[in-house]
Amino acid sequence: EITKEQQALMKIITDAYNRHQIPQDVAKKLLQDQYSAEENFLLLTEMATSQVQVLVEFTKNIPGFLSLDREDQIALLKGSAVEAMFLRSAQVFSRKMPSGHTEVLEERIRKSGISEEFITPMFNFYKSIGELHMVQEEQALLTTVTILTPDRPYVKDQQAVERLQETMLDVLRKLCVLQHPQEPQYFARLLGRLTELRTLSHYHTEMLVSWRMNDHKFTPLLCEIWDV
Ligand SMILES: CC(C)c1onc(-c2c(Cl)cccc2Cl)c1COc1ccc(-c2ccc3c(C(=O)O)c[nH]c3c2)cc1
Repeated sequence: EITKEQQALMKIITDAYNRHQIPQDVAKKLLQDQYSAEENFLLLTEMATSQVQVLVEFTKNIPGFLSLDREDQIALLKGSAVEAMFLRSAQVFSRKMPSGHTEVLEERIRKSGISEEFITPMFNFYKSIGELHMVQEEQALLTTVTILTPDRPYVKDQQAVERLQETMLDVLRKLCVLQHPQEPQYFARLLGRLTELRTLSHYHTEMLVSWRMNDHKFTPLLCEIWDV
């Protein structure tokens, strides 16, 4: 049974998740009409940079996050940024954005210098997330659980992160039972997506290397968070 304080926790996280979104004027840039690989890469870089800023603001609203060691906060953000952005961009594909962002985003990702070997698993992931039909509370909590992964590189106090993550996992588990009573395995399926995210994160590191080799430039914020 979800307790009162778990209800309150879920509301704080979901409100923060909905409040911190890419500004519409930035998202609208996806719809402009240049479609060269260069133009697509530049637009996606702008989206990712904006998304990282949004992610940092969202993370500050996770109860307990700001009480963690300052360096561990940075390590968690650096370690989870790509995975959080896969989850957030997955919404664009599963939410079927009204203003046609879905097709445009897909087109730009497919034509931005990412090799086919990464495109296939990436869009399989987007499809598998779409099939889950997550409610917004589940999306917000799943992103929170991803950010609070204790075994990211350079995290010193893993216990402290583990305690926070377990609190969020407990709420998410109860929410899944409530939202999907006819599917007892739903929570396990959600956690399975986190494993898929780790694999995508490894692919992403290789994507960055190949972009770098083709002399693609990133923004200072992305260089900072991705050590490129
Ligand atoms: C540096 C660039 C080239 C890069 O490197 N790896 C990835 C990358 C890729 Cl290509 C896929 C997954 C994750 C990453 Cl980091 C990227 C692009 O990252 C993105 C792209 C797109 C959004 C994105 C778009 C629209 C919306 C939206 C709306 O329309 O309302 C709401 N939220 C949105 C978010 C986020 C991040």
